[in-house]
Amino acid sequence: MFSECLSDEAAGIIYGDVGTAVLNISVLSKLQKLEYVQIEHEEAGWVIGQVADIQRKTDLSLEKARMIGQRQEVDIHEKTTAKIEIIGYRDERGLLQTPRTPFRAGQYVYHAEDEIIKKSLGLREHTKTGAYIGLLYGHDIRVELDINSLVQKHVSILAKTGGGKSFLCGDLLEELIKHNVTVLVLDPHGEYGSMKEAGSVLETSRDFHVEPHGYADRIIEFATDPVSNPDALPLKFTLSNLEANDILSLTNIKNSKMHLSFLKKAIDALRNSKQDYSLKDVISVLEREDDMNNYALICELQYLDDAKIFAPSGTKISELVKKNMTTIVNLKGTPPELSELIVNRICTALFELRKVNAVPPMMLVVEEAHNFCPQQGTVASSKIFRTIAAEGRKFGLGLAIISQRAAKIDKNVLSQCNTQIILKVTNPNDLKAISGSVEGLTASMADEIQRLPIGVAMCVGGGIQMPLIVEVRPRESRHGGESVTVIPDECDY
Ligand SMILES: Nc1ncnc2c1ncn2[C@@H]1O[C@H](COP(=O)(O)OP(=O)(O)OP(=O)(O)O)[C@@H](O)[C@H]1O
Repeated sequence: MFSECLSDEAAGIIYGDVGTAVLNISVLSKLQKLEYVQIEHEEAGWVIGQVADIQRKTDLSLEKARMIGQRQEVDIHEKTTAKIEIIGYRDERGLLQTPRTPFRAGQYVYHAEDEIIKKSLGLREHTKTGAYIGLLYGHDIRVELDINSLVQKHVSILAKTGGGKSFLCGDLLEELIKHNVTVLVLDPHGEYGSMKEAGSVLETSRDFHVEPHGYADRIIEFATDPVSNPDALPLKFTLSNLEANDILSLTNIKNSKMHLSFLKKAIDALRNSKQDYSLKDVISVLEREDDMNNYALICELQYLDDAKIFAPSGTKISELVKKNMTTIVNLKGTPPELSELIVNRICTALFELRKVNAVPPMMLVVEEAHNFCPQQGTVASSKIFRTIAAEGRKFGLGLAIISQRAAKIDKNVLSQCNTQIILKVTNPNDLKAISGSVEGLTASMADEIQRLPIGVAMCVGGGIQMPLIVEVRPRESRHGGESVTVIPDECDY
C-alpha cells in the first residue's frame, strides 16, 4: 500500500485520468508553479514531478460576478487543481527513468524533499569542479555547473537586454577565477573591469552565502583606448602582420580595386625597405606618389591612425594570456569594423596556439556575440567562431557566448553550446531559436522563459540533465553593467 503517514503535509491528491507522464491533482496545501513534488509509485518508489500549471476553478458565473459589482453578497466555491509533469526517479544504476505504469487516482502527492530532488535531478553540491551560479528555485539547493563540461562543450547565456546576462556572466567568471581557469573575455562595453573591485551583496530573503570580494589580483585588463581606461594596459597590433585588404576593410572604402592596388604597392615598397613600419610610413609613401586619387585613402588611413591601435610591435599573446588568470579585452569606444578585426586576430591566434599547446586550456568569453558571429552576413570573425565552436573542445578551448539576440547568432555556433543559461526572453524569434536549441525543454518551461523575473535563469547542460529554474546568486565583485537611472531621485540632486 502507499504511504499514508505524510497525508497531513500532502500537496494534493491525484484525480481524474492518470498517465505516466502527466497527471492532475486537487491541491490541499500551498503549492507554486514549477515547484517539485514527490509521489510514491508501486514499483519505482519515490518519483519526482514538477508543477506545470495551477488553476483555481470557481463556480462564479458572469451573472454572479455582476451581482458582486452591485455590492450583493455572493458565495463563491472554488477548487484549486494543478497539472504535474513527471520527471522520474533514479534506478539502481543511477539512470533517470520514468515509471512505465500510471500512478493511481486518490494517491497523495507531497512537496518534494531536498534529498529526493537532488538525487533525482542529479544535483551535487560543493563539488571540486562545480561553478556555483545560484539556488534551485524555491529550494535551498545549490546549482553548480561542471566547469570541465563548460570548457569542453561551450556555453551560451541568452536574455533580452537588461535581462541580467552580464550579471550572471560575472558570477560564472568569479567561479572560473576561483577554480584557476585561464579565461579571456572579449568585452565590447567595458563592463567587466569592475570585477577587480568588491561588490556590495544586497540583503535578500534568501541566504545565498555570498560575501563581497574583488578579484584585482586575478584580472589583467587590456584596452584599445587606454586614455579612457587608465587602469588598463594598451592593446596594440603589429601593422606589418596585416595585408592591404585587411587594412582597407577597416576603412569606408572597402571594395575599391584602385585603392587596394595603391595600398598594396605602398606596403610592398615598405616591406622591401624595412621590417617594421607604421601607418604614418604608409601615408608618407602614398603622399609621395602625389596622385589625387590617393586623397580619400590617405584621409581614411589618417582616421585609422588616430585610433592608435597599430604599433610597429604589437601585444604578444603571451602577454595577453596568462595561466590561471582572467584577461579582459576592453573594446569600449572601438569602431565595429576594428572590433571585428581585433576579435578575429585574437581568436585565430588563441585557436592556433591552443592546437600546439602554446597557451593553456582556457575559456573564451564573448559578449555581444551576435556581432562577432552573426547568422546573417559575414564579418571578419565569422569563420573563426564556427571553427572554435566545432573544434575548440578537441583542443581545450571553450567558448561562452553571450547575447540579447539568440536568433541573430550563427546557428552553427549556437547549436554547439551544450550548456544553456537562459534568462528572460520575450522576442518571438529569439524564443523560437532557443526552444529549437534546448534539449528536454517542455512546453510549460519554454512558456516560462517569457515570464522569468530578473535574477532567475533557466539552465541546462554543464552536468545538469534537464532544464532547471535557478535563482541567480548575488555577485561577489562589483557589477559594471548597472542600468543607468535617467531621472535620479530628489535626494540624488
Ligand atoms: N541576479 C541578479 N540580482 C540582482 N540584480 C540583478 C541580477 N541580475 C541582473 N540584475 C540587475 O539588472 C540590471 C540588468 O542586468 P545586466 O546588466 O546583467 O543585464 P544585461 O542582460 O547584461 O543587459 P544588456 O543587454 O543591456 O547588457 C542591472 O542593474 C543588474 O544589477
